[in-house]
Amino acid sequence: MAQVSIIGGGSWGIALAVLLRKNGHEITVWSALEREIAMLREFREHKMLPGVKLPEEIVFTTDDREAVEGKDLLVMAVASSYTRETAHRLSSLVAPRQKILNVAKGIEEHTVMTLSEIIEQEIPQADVAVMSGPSHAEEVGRGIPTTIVVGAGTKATAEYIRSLFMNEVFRVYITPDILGMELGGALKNVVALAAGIADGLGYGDNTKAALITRGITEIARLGTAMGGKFETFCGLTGIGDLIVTCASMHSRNRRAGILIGQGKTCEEAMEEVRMVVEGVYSAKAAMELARKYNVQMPIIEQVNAVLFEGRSAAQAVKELMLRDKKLEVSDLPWPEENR
Ligand SMILES: NC(=O)c1ccc[n+]([C@@H]2O[C@H](COP(=O)([O-])OP(=O)(O)OC[C@H]3O[C@@H](n4cnc5c(N)ncnc54)[C@H](O)[C@@H]3O)[C@@H](O)[C@H]2O)c1
Ligand SMILES: O=P(O)(O)OC[C@H](O)CO
Repeated sequence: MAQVSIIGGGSWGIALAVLLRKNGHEITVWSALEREIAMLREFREHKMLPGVKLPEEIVFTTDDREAVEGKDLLVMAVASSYTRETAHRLSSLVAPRQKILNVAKGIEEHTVMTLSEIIEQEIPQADVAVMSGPSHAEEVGRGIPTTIVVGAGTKATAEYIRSLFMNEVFRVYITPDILGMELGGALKNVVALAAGIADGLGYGDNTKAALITRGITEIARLGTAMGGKFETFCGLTGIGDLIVTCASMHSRNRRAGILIGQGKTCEEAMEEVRMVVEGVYSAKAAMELARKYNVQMPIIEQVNAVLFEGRSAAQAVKELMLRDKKLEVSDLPWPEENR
């Protein structure tokens, strides 16, 4: 039995708290938001996970020391825009080589750093790992079979974290490719906005399949240029997570996209979804990275234009359809070129 703290009381942190408790671990949930902890304590349910009862043994706290000291694992589950501030706040309490598992998805806008890079910068003494994959909290909370990946700096850390989480409904793979995992997890949210926009415009399955397929091509192009492994983008944290986010009614990025496709502004859509829409924050960072690594990302570019430059969603789709004519796979030779 391990002592685990969940840092952040959102739907993902709470679904993981319930899973880990079922696996027999001692769980503390910490949040910087007093109101959030008070609600969880009082109702022992998260509003996004109706019917998922929070076991009595789970401890809820806003006390930093209680959350960090003596824990075998800290699970960072705050929205990505609070990752740095939260890591900074807790840093002095973290012991050398204490394990931290980041489960949020995003890229910091002004630094274009991944979330594990931010945590390592703020808490250099920690042993930082990440978890990502196609895994909506609403389904994990209900015990629906789910597969996920843990990436870590050493195999021993990855295996240890896997041993805490894995059970008959939660299958955990491990990988050393943390960067590929994090880029896949963050960038798929931007493509999911595009998929939602297409749904909001009333387009169909053909358009969705095109966005998913060309979307993962863009993600892998940037991801490999940055040092991620191509195979990672073909796996659960790449195409797997992109499929679930573009197709699921649980996806907040897709839901925000639908509202934008129907004519709402980005701010109105975020307000209506009422949960973190990570793709909006990662979109600018993705564009910045595309420029830095000289990689073409036309879908990401159009999403940015719709979100931040006032381009209409219909015009963005037209621009994608009529851009320069291309080969599907850029370096495949034609037979006549081999003669
Ligand atoms: N919900 C899912 O299904 C799911 C699945 C996999 C990964 N994720 C990722 O996990 C992360 C969290 O997702 P979520 O659904 O739990 O989000 P959420 O919006 O439900 O919760 C985010 C949490 O961040 C913290 N937070 C919010 N405002 C804060 C502030 N001002 N200061 C400090 N902390 C604050 C709170 O504890 C809040 O509950 C996101 O990056 C998301 O992409 C979510
Ligand atoms: O699918 P979304 O848009 O809710 O994003 C949350 C998680 O990344 C799902 O894996």
